[in-house]
Amino acid sequence: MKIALIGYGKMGKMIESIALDRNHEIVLVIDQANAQDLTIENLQKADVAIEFSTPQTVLQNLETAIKAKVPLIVGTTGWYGHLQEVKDNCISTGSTVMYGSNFSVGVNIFFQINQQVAKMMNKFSDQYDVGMEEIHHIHKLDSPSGTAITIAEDIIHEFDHKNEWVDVKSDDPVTNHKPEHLIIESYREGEVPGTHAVIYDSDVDRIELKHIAHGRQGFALGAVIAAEWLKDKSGFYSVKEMYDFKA
Ligand SMILES: NC(=O)C1=CN([C@@H]2O[C@H](COP(=O)(O)OP(=O)(O)OC[C@H]3O[C@@H](n4cnc5c(N)ncnc54)[C@H](OP(=O)(O)O)[C@@H]3O)[C@@H](O)[C@H]2O)C=CC1
Ligand SMILES: O=C(O)C1=N[C@H](C(=O)O)C[C@H](O)C1
Repeated sequence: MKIALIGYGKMGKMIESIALDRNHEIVLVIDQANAQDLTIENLQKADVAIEFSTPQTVLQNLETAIKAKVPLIVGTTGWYGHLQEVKDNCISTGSTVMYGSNFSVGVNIFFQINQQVAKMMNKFSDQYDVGMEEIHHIHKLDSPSGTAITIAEDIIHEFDHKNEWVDVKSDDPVTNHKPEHLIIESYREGEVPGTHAVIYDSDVDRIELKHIAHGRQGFALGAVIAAEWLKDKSGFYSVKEMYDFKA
């Protein structure tokens, strides 16, 4: 499979290495320095494009890839306020896009567990409050993480007492906390690849669900597997549609 890499930072480089190991070919690499080379003509040399750039550049890159009609995997986070317009653009032009806040199999299992537990805990919401924590490296540009947003939205969908997530930076005091707010505490520490926790707390006990990434390999492998899955499809997909955990 011929792959175009859009964004050649920590993730782009790891995706390149995994893609080559799986006998794919990298036919285009776009970074800030050669961003002008992201043209429809260049993109059409690839079977699939994989985008891990920045929250500031992703929308422009998405638009170009949609015009080129090259199936696109989008791993970049921090743009989900524009999700519906990107989806409409993709569908109306007959293009192919898969987005995901996290491509690793472990986090996608965690997403499923989180939904099941939230459904169970909703029956005991008079006793338990729910909160979240996410920890990432100090270079991360967005907060809360895309993964934390996915987890929070899944909880809000199941847990009647929460209707909105609120990001709290670790160095800010938690103010104006309303009971219907799901607080996400975001920590930025050293080179942490990505840790997410959901905490249910009552007067008598505490239940914690936690996913700790040991590195970026799981995210990168998931993105390459997603590209293999998406190559011959058309439409707009979430990574959750690729992982099928039903027995
Ligand atoms: N969905 C998932 O599974 C995962 C998602 N992510 C997300 O992926 C994104 C990238 O993460 P990461 O690789 O760690 O970040 P990096 O900062 O290491 O890499 C981003 C790269 O994008 C480049 N860039 C800047 N402008 C453009 C442009 N116009 N077109 C193409 N590339 C450009 C940057 O170049 P320069 O350095 O020159 O500015 C940099 O090399 C983040 O949003 C992160 O949250 C991360 C891990 C997993
Ligand atoms: O920026 C990162 O590093 C990561 N970003 C993604 C996110 O925002 O959820 C996925 C992973 O947590 C690493």
